[in-house]
Amino acid sequence: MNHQDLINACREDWHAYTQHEFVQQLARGVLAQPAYLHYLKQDFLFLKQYARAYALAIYKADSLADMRKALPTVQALLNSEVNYHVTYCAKWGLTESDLEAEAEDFGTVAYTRYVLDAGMRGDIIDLYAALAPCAIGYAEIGRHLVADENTKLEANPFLDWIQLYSGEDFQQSAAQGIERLDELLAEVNLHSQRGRNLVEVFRTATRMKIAFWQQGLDAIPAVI
Ligand SMILES: Cc1ncc(C[n+]2csc(CCO)c2C)c(N)n1
Repeated sequence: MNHQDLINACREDWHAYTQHEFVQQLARGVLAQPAYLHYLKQDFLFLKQYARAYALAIYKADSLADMRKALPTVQALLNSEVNYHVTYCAKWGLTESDLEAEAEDFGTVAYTRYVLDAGMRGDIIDLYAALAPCAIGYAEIGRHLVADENTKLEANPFLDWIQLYSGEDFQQSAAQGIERLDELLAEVNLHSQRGRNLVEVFRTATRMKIAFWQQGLDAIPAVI
């Protein structure tokens, strides 16, 4: 099996994740600021947990070669991606202490701790299957948004976000992650018990990613 089998096995959830209302409003440039600020703060907390999960990939690897394969991502996350995020958040008026002081929302805890649990109780393939919706989903969203005529590519306050995820660097790192996952999945039969379990891990992770978007929209104050 490969990563496309995982997506095909949970089409509806995948669609709900990659075409979420949060993403559509962002693409049209109409997303309410409180939703985006909440998302940015939660994404900082997400990135820290994501780095822990990649560190777990080193722990779960069977060989020195596989341990080494996970290291560049841990390094990139801790040294560049978190820093880039902090710098980007400053443009939206959020300081690093605002980010550190933020409490984790339900969707953030649900997704990140689910990944860690799937990885801890399972093996490295379970861990990568739980991480996969992030890189695969964001890369797909980035590509779709730039190709979609409904996306506002001028005077859109979220253009940097769209450019980051549609850009060459992110697309390439996602492609590498997919290649790594496919190497590992090649030894699994989709219709075996193992294959079905991996689909369930991927499906649950995808459902948690939907909740992550939704918590952004839920942060918009109700008009009374
Ligand atoms: C909730 C959430 N999911 C995915 C990304 C995209 N992303 C940014 S850095 C990184 C790690 C590998 O480079 C990934 C997957 C995000 N920012 N927030």
